[in-house]
Formats: sequence, C-alpha cells, structure tokens
Amino acid sequence: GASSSKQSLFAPFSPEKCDNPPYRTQIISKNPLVIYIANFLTDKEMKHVQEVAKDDFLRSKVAEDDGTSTLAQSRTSQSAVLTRDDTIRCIEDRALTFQGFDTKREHLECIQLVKYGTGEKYNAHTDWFEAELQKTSEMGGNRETSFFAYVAASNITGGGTNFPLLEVPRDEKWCEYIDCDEPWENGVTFRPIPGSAVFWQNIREDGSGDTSTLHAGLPVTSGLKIGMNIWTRQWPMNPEHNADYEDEDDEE
Ligand SMILES: O=C(O)CCC(=O)C(=O)O
Ligand SMILES: [Fe+2]
Repeated sequence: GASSSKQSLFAPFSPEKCDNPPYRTQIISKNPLVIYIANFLTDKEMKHVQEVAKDDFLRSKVAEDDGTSTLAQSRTSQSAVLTRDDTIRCIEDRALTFQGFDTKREHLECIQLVKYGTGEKYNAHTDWFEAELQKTSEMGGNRETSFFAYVAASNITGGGTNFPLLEVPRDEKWCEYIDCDEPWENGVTFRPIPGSAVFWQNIREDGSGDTSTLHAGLPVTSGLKIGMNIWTRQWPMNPEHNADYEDEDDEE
C-alpha cells in the first residue's frame, strides 16, 4: 500500500486557492513543439517542494525494455517523487490547463524532482518510450508531453538542458534563456533558471515518438541543480502503476 499514500487523487482540493504566477511563454520551435515558460513556478512553490522532498532523494533510474527501471551511468542524479499535496496539485493544475481543457489529472505521472551535484548529468535520451512494456494502457500509454522546470540552481556552472537536434534562429533575444556560448552545432541549451520551465511534445500526431526531442541534462560543473519533471501520459494511468518505481524506501 505504499503507492496509495503518494496519490490521494480524490481528496478535496480548491483550485481557486492556487497562487498562480503570471508566467510568460515563448515558442522556441513549432516542430517539435517546444515552449519556454518563464516564471512557471513561484518562489513559495520552489521552497515547498524542496522542503517536502528533502529526505526522499534516491539515485535516479532509467527505464528498461522489460518494463522495469535500473541504475545507470548515463543518469547520475538523484530523484524524489512528490506526494500530491495542495501546492503540488496547484502545479499539476497549471500544467494541465496549459495543455488544454480535456487533459485530466489522471494522465499525470507523480511529479518528480531530480537533483544534480557537481559532475552529475543525464545523457541524451528521449522521455518517450520505445519499449511496449513502458507504455501499456495501465501506464497510460506513452509520455505525450514533458515539462522540465528548474527549481534550484545555486552557484551553478553547467547543468543546462541541451536539445542537440533543435535549431533556433540565432538572435541575441534568445540569450536570456538559451546559452549563447554553446556552439551553434550543439543545438539549443536552456539555462537552468529557477522558476522557468521548458515544455515539449514527445509524441507526433500519428502516435509515434518524436526523435527530435532528444535532450540531455548537461553535467553540473559546479554548484547544485534541482529540476522538476511533469510528464503527461496519452491516457489516464492506473494509479497503482504511478511512481511505484521509486517507492522502495516506503516499504516497511
Ligand atoms: O536535467 C535536465 O536538464 C533534464 C532532465 C531530464 O531530461 C529528465 O529528467 O528526463
Ligand atoms: Fe528527459
């Protein structure tokens, strides 16, 4: 019963009490759809999620073809699943509203924080799955969209989010969010600016995974980075299959 404590999908919740920030959006690419969202998280939310997750971080895992997940050298960060409290539901609601009217909370995986110390990284990968066992109907199908939000980046160098296959017009105006010191051939690297988020569409209209969404969490060369993954599945998830993979610490 560890997973039930992570869910509380049906507890009363008053969305009108959410303190929604006046976020600002900018389309970075139309194909694949990539949107930069400045001021997506409030200072209070960033503090809160770090506080509630602080004792829950475990080495991050990567998905395997057999439906399980394992430790890997390609991903050296630590992850923590967030319990759905009111603050986190407000963030979920914001992410759902952003995507349109008909996406229900049941499509969301439990939000996860990911923490990188010096030297830690996540090699190039896609968030969508190839393996059938990772995208069963119980799992809600594939990961339709991703938000990666930055929650903390103290005294950081490195740690950007790099999309090697994306092309963005070369213009000074992008340099506020995009690391313009990176060579042009390396694609687009978003700066880890706390409060900001990058949103993208993983799955094409025809249901196939979009290879151009390949991305990496570049090594943090100094400092600490905490990010937030908000993944929306194609269909509602069976709650029992949500975020179980990092529940080992909950077993009595
Ligand atoms: O750390 C980053 O910048 C990206 C992380 C990421 O892509 C993921 O956790 O799936
Ligand atoms: Fe990712």
